[in-house]
Amino acid sequence: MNILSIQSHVAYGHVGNASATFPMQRLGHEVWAVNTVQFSNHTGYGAWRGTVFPADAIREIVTGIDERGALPSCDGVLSGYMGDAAIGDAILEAVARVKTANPRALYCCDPVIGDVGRGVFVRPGIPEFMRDRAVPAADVVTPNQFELEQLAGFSVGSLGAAVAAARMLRSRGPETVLVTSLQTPETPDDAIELLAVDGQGAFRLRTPLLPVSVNGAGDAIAALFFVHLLTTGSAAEALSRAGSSVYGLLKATAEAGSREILTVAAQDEFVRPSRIFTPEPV
Ligand SMILES: Nc1ncnc2c1ncn2[C@@H]1O[C@H](COP(=O)(O)OP(=O)(O)O)[C@@H](O)[C@H]1O
Ligand SMILES: Cc1ncc(COP(=O)(O)O)c(C=O)c1O
Ligand SMILES: [Mg+2]
Repeated sequence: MNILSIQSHVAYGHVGNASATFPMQRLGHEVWAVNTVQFSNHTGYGAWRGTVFPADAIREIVTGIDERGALPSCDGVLSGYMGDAAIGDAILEAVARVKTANPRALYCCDPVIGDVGRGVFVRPGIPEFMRDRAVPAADVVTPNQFELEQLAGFSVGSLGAAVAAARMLRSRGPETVLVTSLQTPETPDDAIELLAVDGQGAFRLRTPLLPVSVNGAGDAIAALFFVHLLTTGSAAEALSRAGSSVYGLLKATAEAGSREILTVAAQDEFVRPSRIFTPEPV
């Protein structure tokens, strides 16, 4: 597979493309990484340095790839942290160019807006852009529970409500919805869940809750889920593989007591997860 991945880059640590690129490469895929920002580190530290690129900088890189004649061989576009709402237009233009060149290519949008702990952590305009423009253009969306609520417009206090919210997003365009970090009153205290919903049905994958609070796991799981979906065609299989890999990655991270995910040290988890979790239909 050839994946055009348009998201943030950090020099230190692993979020955005610095989380997503290597796992896809480790699975044997080519990644055309286009960076929306270059920061020293992720924003979860509260302080960072660097640059949000202008939307035209992203257009330039995509135009250059197009000029190499590569877009017909692009299998999928993955987008994540944008930095600025104007970058959204450049991302959707890139999706349109890829789909013109290869009508079979899919667009996976990780609608990075915020999370339960930090609330909204992106610039004004981005949540609205994700809801009104990116979700309708996407084939796959990968919100966490907080983002699912923002996009659907109602709170998700049960598994049933999460399935309903995912189905509402599907009705706006995307065939497949992956909900990450789902915790409802039905979730055991020592567990965390993923939920995949497509035209076939809904699947839940439950794993132990690890004593970590990290950034970048969402970016890794979106990338892994997307490439496994592209290669297997099965949301349930992609859920099992991506969820098992990220569990192994975070277990190693917890054991090391690291604040950054161990993307490099735990790389075998992307290929052969130590423990395989199986989704159940819900
Ligand atoms: N503390 C944790 N214990 C176990 N798994 C976790 C934990 N935090 C995250 N994960 C896994 O990583 C996935 C992505 O989570 P998360 O980092 O919360 O996404 P995002 O950063 O986009 O909010 C979760 O769905 C879950 O499978
Ligand atoms: C620069 C940057 N990119 C991406 C993300 C998203 O990371 P996550 O995978 O935790 O949603 C963050 C979160 O803090 C970030 O600061
Ligand atoms: Mg995320």
